Amino acid sequence: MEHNKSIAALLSGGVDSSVVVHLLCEQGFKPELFYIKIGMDGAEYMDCSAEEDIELATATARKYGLSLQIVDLHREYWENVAAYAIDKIRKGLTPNPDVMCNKLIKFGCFEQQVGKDFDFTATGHYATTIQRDGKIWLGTAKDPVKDQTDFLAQIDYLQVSKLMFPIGGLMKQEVREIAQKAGLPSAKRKDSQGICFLGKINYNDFVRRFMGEKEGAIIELETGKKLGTHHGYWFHTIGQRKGLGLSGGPWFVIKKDIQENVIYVSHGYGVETQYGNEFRMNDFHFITDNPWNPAEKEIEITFKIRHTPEFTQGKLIREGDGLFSVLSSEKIQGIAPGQFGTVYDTKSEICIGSGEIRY
Ligand SMILES: Nc1ncnc2c1ncn2[C@@H]1O[C@H](COP(=O)(O)OP(=O)(O)OP(=O)(O)O)[C@@H](O)[C@H]1O
Repeated sequence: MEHNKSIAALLSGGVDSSVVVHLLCEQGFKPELFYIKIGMDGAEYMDCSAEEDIELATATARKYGLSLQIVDLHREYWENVAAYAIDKIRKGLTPNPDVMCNKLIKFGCFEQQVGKDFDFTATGHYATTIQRDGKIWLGTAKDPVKDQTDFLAQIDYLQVSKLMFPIGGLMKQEVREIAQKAGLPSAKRKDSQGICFLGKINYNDFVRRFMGEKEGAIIELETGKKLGTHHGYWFHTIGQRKGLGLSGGPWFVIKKDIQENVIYVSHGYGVETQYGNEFRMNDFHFITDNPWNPAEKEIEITFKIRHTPEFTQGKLIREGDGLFSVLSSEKIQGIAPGQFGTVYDTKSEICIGSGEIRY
């Protein structure tokens, strides 16, 4: 790539994005650095790590003689990501704020306000971009444990085609070694939870603030027996095992009745009801393109239903306009409506897109 290309690098104060800066400088680029600020209103939600993040980001910028700007996207975050999360929780769904934060903030508002003036935006996400058939596709990372393509699977073609992921081809351990050798200020830092605030604060406190508490019954699905009480369906998610306060477990949340505020659970061992092998998705989103012949109704794929290193094999089935379902080759546990089904090619090299799992 020519070195006169302008690059905006998103710097968080963590080790990954500072290695991005190091690698770009080594390759002869002179990126402009941006820290995105998403502080919360009110003391109890203040982001205490933001100050430390900004300090480390500033030290990294200074080390490479680059400029660092702080972009305040606090209001945008609340109006988009937090509002989305609360809306889903109220409906009994399990939101994925990381997915929305990438789509709407890092590659949404930031792009509209700042990124638009640059040829590329570079981040420390564990993902790659792949050129195939004259198009750019979102590719999985070398490090399967760190792969973040599931969080990126709602971005669109314009976004993916101007992204650079300089560490996507490295293992986390290699990234740490580079940081240490280069003496980066963030080298010894633990993995951060990232920009997404809802990952940093106590999630239950956040939910309580907007939804309050309301006592309801926990009922055993098979027997209809009341096993205990909970403080509101909004604190629980399908597939959840911890935090139910029941003895004689493991117990899993199988179903929620949001009208009656009832949580249905099942005992862990050998219970068929907690597994499923099919789910449907709303508005399936193709990042780059639909790579399959539209006449084909069933396509072999791999997929994820949550942020895990493993991919599961299955079939993507087209049911109608934008409506797709996934048939899994094996039973999967905890299919939570509101989370995203992320679809990959059979080799799990290209992330094709994703759709919100529906009831
Ligand atoms: N507050 C922020 N301001 C600017 N960019 C950010 C911010 N938070 C995250 N990013 C960008 O998004 C990338 C992925 O963020 P993520 O939340 O996954 O953190 P991470 O993998 O721990 O990375 P890092 O070690 O750089 O913090 C970061 O590497 C960085 O490029």
